[in-house]
Formats: sequence, C-alpha cells, structure tokens
Amino acid sequence: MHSYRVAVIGAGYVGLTAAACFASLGHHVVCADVDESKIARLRRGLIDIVEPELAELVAESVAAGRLTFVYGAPAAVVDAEAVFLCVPTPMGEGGMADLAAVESVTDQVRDLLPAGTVLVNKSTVPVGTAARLAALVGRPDVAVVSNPEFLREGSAVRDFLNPDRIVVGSDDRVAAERITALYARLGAPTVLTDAASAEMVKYAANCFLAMKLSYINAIAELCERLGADIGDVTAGMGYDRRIGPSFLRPGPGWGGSCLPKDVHALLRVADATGFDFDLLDATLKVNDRQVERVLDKVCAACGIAPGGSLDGVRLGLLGLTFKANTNDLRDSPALAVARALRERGAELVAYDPSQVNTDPAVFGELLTLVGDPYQAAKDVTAVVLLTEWQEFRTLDWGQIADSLAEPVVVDTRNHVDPDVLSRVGINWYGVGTAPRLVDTVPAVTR
Ligand SMILES: NC(=O)C1=CN([C@@H]2O[C@H](COP(=O)(O)OP(=O)(O)OC[C@H]3O[C@@H](n4cnc5c(N)ncnc54)[C@H](O)[C@@H]3O)[C@@H](O)[C@H]2O)C=CC1
Ligand SMILES: O=C(O)[C@H]1O[C@H](OP(=O)(O)OP(=O)(O)OC[C@H]2O[C@@H](n3ccc(=O)[nH]c3=O)[C@H](O)[C@@H]2O)[C@H](O)[C@@H](O)[C@@H]1O
Repeated sequence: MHSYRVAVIGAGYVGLTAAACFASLGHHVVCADVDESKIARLRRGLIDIVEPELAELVAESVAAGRLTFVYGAPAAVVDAEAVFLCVPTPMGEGGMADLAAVESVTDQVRDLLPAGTVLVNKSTVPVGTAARLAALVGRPDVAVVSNPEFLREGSAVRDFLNPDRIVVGSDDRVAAERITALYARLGAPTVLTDAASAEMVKYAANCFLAMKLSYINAIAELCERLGADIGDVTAGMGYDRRIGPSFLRPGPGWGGSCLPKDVHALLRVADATGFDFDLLDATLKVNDRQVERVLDKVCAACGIAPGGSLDGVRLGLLGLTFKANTNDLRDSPALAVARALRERGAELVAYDPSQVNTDPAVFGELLTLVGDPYQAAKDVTAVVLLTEWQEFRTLDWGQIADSLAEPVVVDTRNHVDPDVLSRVGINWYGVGTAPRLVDTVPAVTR
C-alpha cells in the first residue's frame, strides 16, 4: 500500500486520533496545533484528553518515526500530499456553525500547499463549505475534499479504525479517490459522493441520533405514566433490525460538544432555506425538558413536591462528564442537572472517575468535588447517578447504604442493578420504570 505524507491540523479529539490512526496505518503524519503549550506537551508524550488506547497509539507512532508534532498549520503542510482540517466549528451566532478556524487555517496555508495537495475537511461544516474553501484557496492545482468524521468520544480510536463507513465527497473525483486510498487497509464500506452530499451526511447522521435519543427519552416518560418498563420496551424494539439496539438508552438528555451544536446548526441551515424542520425542533425541545424531569425525580425521591425548594438538601452526584470514558465536560447534561439542582438550593458533592478531578477549582460554587464515590455518598439525602461509568456498577453499595442519610439513589441512566441496591436497603429511582422501593421487595429476596 502507498504510504502518504499527511498533515493533520488540530490536535483535539478528532485531529489527534486521526493523526495517530493514520500513522498506525503506515502513513507519515505531521500534526499541528495553534496551542503552543499543547504541542509542547504532546512532544513530551503528554496527552490532555482521556481517550482509551490513544496515548499508546501516539507513543508507538512517534517511536516508529511516523508521527511528529509542530506548532501552527503552516509548518505542517509544506511537504504534505493530504492536509486534514480537524479544527473546532463551535456554535456561533444564532446557532450557526462558526467557521472561523476552518477559514483561518485555509487562509494561512493556501499559498504553502505543494501542487497536487488535497485539502480535506474533517470538521463538521454546513453544506457548501467545501465549495467556499475551494474558492478561498483559489488554486486549480489544489483539490478540496469533504471527509466527515463519525468517531465518538470515549471510543475514538476504536471507531476510527473500525468505522461503519467512510464518506468522501468532492467535485474532483480523482482527489476523492486518493483520499479514499488512505483508508484502504480498513476495508470499510465507502460512500464516494459530491462535497455537498458528504457534508450533509454528517448533519443528517448526528441529528438522526439526537432524534432517536429524544424519542426514547419521550417513550421513557410515557412508560412511567402508563406503567410500562423502558428496559423491556427498548429490548423489544431493538431486536427489530430496522431500528437496532444502539442509542436506545434513556438518560438525563443528550449532550457533548457535537450533537447539540449540530442540531442547532442544521435547524439554522433549514431555516435559511425557508424549510420548517419542526421534527428537529421537537427533538431539541424534548431534550431541553430532560433536566427538569431529573429534578422532578430527585424531588419525588426525597419526598419534596415537584418544583419545591431543595434548600439545604445535600446530594451526592456520581459522574459529571457528558458520558462515560471521557473527561469532556462540554455541554454535559450532568452539569446542567447540577446547575439546576444548585439553583433550587441543593448542596452538591460530586465524584467523577475521569481527570476532571485534577482541577476542583473549575466547579467553584457549584459543587464540592471529592476523590472517591464513597465520599460523595457520605451523609447525603440522595445519590444522583448522572454518567454511566462502569465502575459505578460495582461499587460497594452496602458501604454506601451505611453512609447515606436517606437510602435513596436516583439513577438517571438505569445503570445500576436495582436488585443489588434493594438487597442493601436502598430505594432505587430509575427512568421509564417503576421505582424499586425496599418496602415493596419481598423480605426473602432482600
Ligand atoms: N469530538 C468529537 O467526537 C467529534 C468532533 N467532530 C468535529 O471535528 C471538529 C473538531 O472537533 P474536536 O476534535 O472535538 O475539537 P477539539 O476542540 O477537541 O480540538 C480542536 C483543536 O484544534 C486546535 N485549533 C483551533 N484553531 C486552530 C488553528 N487555527 N490552527 C491549528 N489548530 C487549531 C485547538 O487548539 C484544538 O486543539 C469539529 O468540527 C467537530 O464538530 C466530528 C466528529 C467527532
Ligand atoms: O460529531 C460528533 O462529534 C460525534 O457525536 C456523537 O458522538 P459523541 O458526542 O462522542 O457521543 P455519543 O456517544 O453520541 O453520546 C452523545 C450523548 O447522547 C447520550 N446517549 C447516547 C446513547 C444512548 O443510548 N443514550 C444517551 O443518552 C450520551 O450520554 C451523550 O450525552 C456521535 O455519536 C458520533 O458519531 C459523532 O461523530
């Protein structure tokens, strides 16, 4: 297989993962970032983000001489055959994607790109961006290709190396095929298309996932009202191959650095074309209600009227990141719940297994961060589980039962086994299912 000289601009979740994975596929990669201290740390082998397998892969690639880090995009591109843009596209004014970083990098490198280089955009951008970048580059000898990324945080390396599909879009077919060749060893299904369609795939996929989650959270709410069990309902739905079992777990709402911003961006884009995307609008509305739902559940579990004050009620939070296996707090539903609980007057003690623990100052007045789950559960009226970290399943719940002021766990992700909690005398309040109260458990099974 031909080994390419690749530049990756942006050393974040997508860029660093792509850089290490391309290197592991045999390519020679230069990875650049505008954050000088991040580059200095990467050169010393220090990685800021928590991502399984990433540190090992980076170290191996550096040791094999296939991955280097440089400061600034210009230094990375001068010898590259393919330049991947992996820079942020955060939510901008009115919900639109902010393309400042993508455009600034393109502007910085356009005169430095060797003839024949392919500029590949991996950042999530609205339809039409590849065409805009091509105009900005303004060189017939440089093609622009869209190659959206579908990895998830927490399993970024695994997702990158075992993709469900690879999407490559360009109005220059030859350039698109060259980019496809970079991934040849992965043997993944590949969709080769035009740039606009590739850009659309990314938003269509993320917004569909958000819609699936809002749908299942709404069904969970209905299950509670009607006396059905969401676990059995999603099992019954998931066996249908047209629906599939994944992305059916109810929770405190979907968050993270991408789904929310991408839903807002597609809504704005639709709006600009005069299309009323009310389905997507409802997806957002259902999600916005989730925090209030969690608060109602906490109140119910603590014997407080819905909407009532939580003044002086001490709560222990388990998990703060937007999902497990990451230290990413961006748009975390757990933090949104924490803020809402605090606004109602609750005193919060929290534990998170990721490295958010290293900087307790980040949380200021919001909560007291502690170093282990047992401290978070000490003398609290209820434990509120917000993130599905595996270690929460295997805690010593007997020890926690002894330290709780009241025997109450609100499990916003149906993550722990209610039988285990019942056995040690803890009342469990899940989502989309009846609470498991100790008094209702036959004594023989306790
Ligand atoms: N985080 C995720 O799981 C996924 C993100 N995406 C998309 O990929 C893009 C990047 O996202 P993340 O990797 O999460 O962002 P990130 O914030 O983790 O990393 C972006 C990196 O780009 C650097 N950067 C910013 N401006 C720069 C410039 N002018 N020159 C060089 N470096 C610059 C930043 O310092 C940072 O290290 C976004 O468009 C996002 O929507 C797509 C799929 C998955
Ligand atoms: O564009 C992106 O950045 C990425 O966005 C999501 O990935 P990610 O944000 O890492 O996280 P997800 O696993 O999708 O979870 C998103 C949110 O939904 C929640 N979720 C997920 C699955 C589920 O069954 N239930 C549920 O509540 C998570 O807890 C989290 O808050 C997509 O899954 C990726 O394919 C995409 O590449």
